[in-house]
Amino acid sequence: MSHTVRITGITVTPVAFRDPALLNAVGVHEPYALRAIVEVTTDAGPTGVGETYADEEHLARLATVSHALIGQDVFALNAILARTRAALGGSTGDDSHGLTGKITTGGTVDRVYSPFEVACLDIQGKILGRPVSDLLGGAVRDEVPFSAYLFYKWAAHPGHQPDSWGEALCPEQIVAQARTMVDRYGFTALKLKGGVFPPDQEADAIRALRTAFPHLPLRLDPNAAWTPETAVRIGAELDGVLEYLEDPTPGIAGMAVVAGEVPMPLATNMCVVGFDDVEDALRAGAVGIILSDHHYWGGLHRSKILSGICDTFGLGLSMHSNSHLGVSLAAMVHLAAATPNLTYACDTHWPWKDESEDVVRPGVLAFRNGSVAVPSTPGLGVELDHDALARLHEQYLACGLRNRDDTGYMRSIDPAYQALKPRW
Ligand SMILES: O=C([O-])C(=O)C[C@H](O)[C@@H](O)C(=O)[O-]
Ligand SMILES: [Mg+2]
Repeated sequence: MSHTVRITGITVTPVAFRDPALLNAVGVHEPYALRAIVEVTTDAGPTGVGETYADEEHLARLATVSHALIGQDVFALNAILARTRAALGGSTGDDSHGLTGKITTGGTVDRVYSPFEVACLDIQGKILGRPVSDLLGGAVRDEVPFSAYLFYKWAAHPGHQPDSWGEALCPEQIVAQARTMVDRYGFTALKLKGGVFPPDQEADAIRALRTAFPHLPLRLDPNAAWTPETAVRIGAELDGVLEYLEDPTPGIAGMAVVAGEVPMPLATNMCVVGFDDVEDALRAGAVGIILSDHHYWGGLHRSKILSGICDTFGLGLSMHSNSHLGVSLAAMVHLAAATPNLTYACDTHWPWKDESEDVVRPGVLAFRNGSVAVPSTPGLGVELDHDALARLHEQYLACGLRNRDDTGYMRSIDPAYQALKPRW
């Protein structure tokens, strides 16, 4: 006789953690990154945790859905997804965050559902005494490789103290940043966030990385800042240098033009960001690799549906990241471990976070040789530190930021700045 495990309460806590002045195609990261921590309690005792965006409208949607999920069985994920969809209704709005393309109604449901699904899987694992990777089909690797995520950056936010990373505005400084990342974390792949400087300068930085790290796979992500013509030209120049070129140009049609002309595969986390986009991208031959991200693909099980689609249609699969804390990292590691065709090193913004700022207790998620060992304890394997959660929530209240706005922040520093897509 099986017993239901009912949700008795859900708490959503927005938090803020310090973030360096990282430059991208639409501006610069603000001094704090925002996240929301979702805690789910049950009548059986075990609790679960999820992590997601904390933009204001997203928080409002999380609150709406939290009420609708009280009383649900944590093993009834199909019912929880249906309830999420029903609670949000037809007019879900545009739940966008960061540089991840146009969001459809289905995409908004997937974003809001994700942290609840992860928290329920955490609880399921604790009840069954099994790690979350086992609930996803079982780990096929003991550790998950990540890529160094290199950013052009200022030495400091205007008016703030410099951070420990220093300035990175030219190829030599990008190589130095990569060296620090590789020395500290052991990363075995390098990704440069581009779309910041004219494309030839960014191609020079990639060539400098190739010289300094002859054996590491390299990726460049201009976040749709280039025209198809520019992308074709730079793509041809970087033949044999890049493992993949990520979102060089906006939209499926533009990506298809570039894909037909450049020698390396194109990857995306901008023109295929939900199940609605897959068919058009496949028919157009626009991408060779999709970057999954459980935060907007609807949690861990739905990310595995994406992996099945990629497997079926011969597409590669990698993993995208935004600024995140330890709950997200744990979920990413379990998912990647249980996804056989996720063969590229995953993205993570982890090194950009101050080590002293997290909501999970330290020790479990350590990087060794660029990889994180898959937790083998029940659930996600991470434990919330409620004092740290309270501190980062206070920081959220005090910092005054309520939405991610890289462009608005850049304009507050340079009023003439415009986020052009494409720019070059
Ligand atoms: O791969 C990507 O496109 C990203 O990671 C998007 C993010 O918004 C990144 O550009 C950032 O944090 O500035
Ligand atoms: Mg990208």
